[in-house]
Amino acid sequence: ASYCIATYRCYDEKADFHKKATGIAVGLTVGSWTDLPEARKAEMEKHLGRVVSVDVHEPAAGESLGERYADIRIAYPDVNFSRDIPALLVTVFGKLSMDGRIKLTDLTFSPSFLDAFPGPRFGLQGVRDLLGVQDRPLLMSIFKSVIGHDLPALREQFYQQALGGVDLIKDDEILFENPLTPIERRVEVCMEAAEQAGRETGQKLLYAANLTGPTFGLVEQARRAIGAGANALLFNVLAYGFDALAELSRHPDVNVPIMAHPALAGAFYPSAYHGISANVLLGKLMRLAGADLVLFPSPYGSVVMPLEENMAIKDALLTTEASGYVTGGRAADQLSLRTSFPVPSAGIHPGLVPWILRDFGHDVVVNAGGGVHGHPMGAAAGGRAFRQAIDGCLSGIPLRTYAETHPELQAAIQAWGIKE
Ligand SMILES: CCCC(=O)/C(O)=C/OP(=O)(O)O
Ligand SMILES: [Mg+2]
Repeated sequence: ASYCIATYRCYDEKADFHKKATGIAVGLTVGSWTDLPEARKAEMEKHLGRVVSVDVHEPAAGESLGERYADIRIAYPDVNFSRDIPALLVTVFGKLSMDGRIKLTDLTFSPSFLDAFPGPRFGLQGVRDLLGVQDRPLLMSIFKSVIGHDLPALREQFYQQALGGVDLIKDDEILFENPLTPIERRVEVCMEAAEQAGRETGQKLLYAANLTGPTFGLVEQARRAIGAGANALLFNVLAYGFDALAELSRHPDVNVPIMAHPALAGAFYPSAYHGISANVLLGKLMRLAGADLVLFPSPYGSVVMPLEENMAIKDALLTTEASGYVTGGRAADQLSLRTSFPVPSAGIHPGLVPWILRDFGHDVVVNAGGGVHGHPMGAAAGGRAFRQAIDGCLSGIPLRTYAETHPELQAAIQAWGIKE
């Protein structure tokens, strides 16, 4: 038999957590068990959820009873659900997500469930290969103030970002189809600007145009964007659902990297008592659904996510070890999925680059909107300041010292400082 495993953290002041675990395993699968006739049990056995483990945490002396919890792992038979993310999520955390203080903290996929997902089409290495950049973190900038701007204005904003030596430029996630800058026209003018800047910087550049509009029209919209020259797409996954991402990433006509934006994630991951952990929401499920790059709030920007959760997302996006629940002698194998680029974001400025490289290493995209456009010497200088910060870190020279011979970085440090 083959199972997917859900891990929950369940808070309750007095529950018998073992009984509760059995109630979940039976209630979310066969419904009832002990009162079934033996003959019926034999038929239903293959559909029965299993309690894998219950680790109870009794509050320490002086700690509130409200902090009494158990980590419960339940195995759900693959035979109960179809090979798609909605089916798995509704099975393991549909009704249960509304039943008290309980959070989904991990998901391990069976080999047969994983086999239904090609995962990222490009992944981290594919994005590097498209750009021809193998030996350093990538740098991305974000349009800022996009709504209400016409094509010439967007083109100029794009060109200035590109001159700064960024590897990728993304739309802001709040830019939707509009009469001033429809996606085909926006892509055309920005790709022209990319070429013009490329003649000066010598760099390739990916432009992630925001893929938006009605769900059933997304593939056609992607075809239009790619036909106009789009070489990457931004997608607000949580507003559409993981299955929309999975359908796009596996569609033969959507043959460009897809960048997952975390918009709405704050409705799921922050609470200790409810929702879905960030490593599942913005890690495993984004990668499984085929995101080539995944944005999430960094540990030190303007929208902060704890470092521990950042590291858990990074591990979920980059791990290639066979891991998880052994079913039928085979561990659930993450090896078949390409890795996805981690993109810690929001409020990032050059003074944070040493921390980003310390925590994420080189397989990271340094991503900034305000930290580029808000540079005292303009957006192109903003990009150059980040490139100088990255180069300084890679050379092992302290940023303040490196800035002495790099004016754009010096100006950025004067504007935003260096996180100590
Ligand atoms: C976590 C998403 C970050 C994002 O969408 C965005 O626009 C960031 O902009 P800055 O905070 O770098 O200005
Ligand atoms: Mg944004």
